[in-house]
Amino acid sequence: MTLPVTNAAENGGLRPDVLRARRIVVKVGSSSLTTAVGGLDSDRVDALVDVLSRTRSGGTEIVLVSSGAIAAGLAPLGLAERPADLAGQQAAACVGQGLLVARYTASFARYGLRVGQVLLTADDIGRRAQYRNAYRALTKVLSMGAVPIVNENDTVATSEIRFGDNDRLAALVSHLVRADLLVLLSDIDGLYDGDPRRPGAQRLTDVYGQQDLASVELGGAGTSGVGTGGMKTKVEAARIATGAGVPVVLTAARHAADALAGRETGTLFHRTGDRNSDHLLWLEHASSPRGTVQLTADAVHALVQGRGALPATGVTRVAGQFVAGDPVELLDEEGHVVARGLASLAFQELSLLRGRSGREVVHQDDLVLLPAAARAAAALPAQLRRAVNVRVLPAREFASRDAGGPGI
Ligand SMILES: Nc1ncnc2c1ncn2[C@@H]1O[C@H](COP(=O)(O)OP(=O)(O)O)[C@@H](O)[C@H]1O
Ligand SMILES: N[C@@H](CCC(=O)OP(=O)(O)O)C(=O)O
Repeated sequence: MTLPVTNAAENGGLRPDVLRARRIVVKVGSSSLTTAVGGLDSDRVDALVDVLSRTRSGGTEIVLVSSGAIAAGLAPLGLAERPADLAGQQAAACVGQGLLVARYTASFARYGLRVGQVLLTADDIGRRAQYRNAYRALTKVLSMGAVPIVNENDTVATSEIRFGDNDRLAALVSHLVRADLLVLLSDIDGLYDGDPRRPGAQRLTDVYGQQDLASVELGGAGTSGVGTGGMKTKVEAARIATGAGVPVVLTAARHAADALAGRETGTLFHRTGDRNSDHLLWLEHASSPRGTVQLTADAVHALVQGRGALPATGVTRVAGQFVAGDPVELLDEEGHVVARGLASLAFQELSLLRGRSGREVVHQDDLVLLPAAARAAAALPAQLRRAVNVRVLPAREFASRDAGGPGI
């Protein structure tokens, strides 16, 4: 698929993707909200809110995804640094989140704007009903003129149900609210071809796809001590968003005004795909399977070819504990994961019906194919692949999605 590429150089230095945007998700990292000695920096919060409020007053809707709960909770709890353990991080987030939103509430009030707190876990947008609810609530808040402030629900986000980082959360929220643009604000003014502290490191102004990233070195978080994912999670977030049709600007928080005005600051990741089906993006990028369902060779074949629903007759083994609607992994006869899907039946029911009932196990609309199946799918003629809407994921992607540390 060839997508029209928009280039700022042909538009008087302004980025058309940004100028066109009527709904923007802005994500700000902890390192851009805290002082050098830790704790929330009111001046930096106010400076960001100045820019966002002006954009909102100009008629563009803003959803703010803000990190900073853990950082804001450190000083009040007498902690000198970010706790290493999950419980410690959750305690800090629990204290800090209230302070963070209180600070935003006061800051936006200077412009007569209201804010609304939205705390999400991956589970909240993984199920179709919750996904729709989250969409409805967020768009309602926007239509009433308020600014939703989103963060991960850190105190309940165990490793099973967490997004993992707010960069990825912001990419999924962009898709959820059907944003026209995602702006990632950090302490660094864009993506560099290597460690930005290295003399001679060059900033990339435009990224058109994975090929532009082949020789880029992606490092971890900066020296602030409060950032988490570093450039890896931002580039991953950009890949998720652009693949779903949302362009991404990555720049420093101090350049937020330029970025939102469409001026050429930071790095623009051009969109590489079109908006795809709502909950499938979550299945691809954030779901944690609750069980496994092993299939016969025939069932795998039918799956890859997109031949309708998957019946229980094609199931040989079931493991785990899941209820209808939970994400499960579908395995081939050798135990390779061939797909992820949302189970139509609960574990107990499927265990009884496997091998002998035509009842649907996973609906075709609730399914994404993973590398093993993708290899088989890739062998299908392109025309057939399009006809059955087979979604092929690169192997690298599945591996990176499953790599997660213990912290928030
Ligand atoms: N190739 C790169 N280009 C830009 N920054 C990089 C790169 N590799 C690593 N980094 C580091 O990533 C940091 C930003 O990530 P992080 O500290 O997690 O910020 P945030 O709190 O905004 O999420 C930068 O300060 C920079 O030191
Ligand atoms: N949810 C956590 C932030 C997690 C995170 O991704 O932080 P950051 O790398 O600063 O964007 C918090 O509010 O502290």
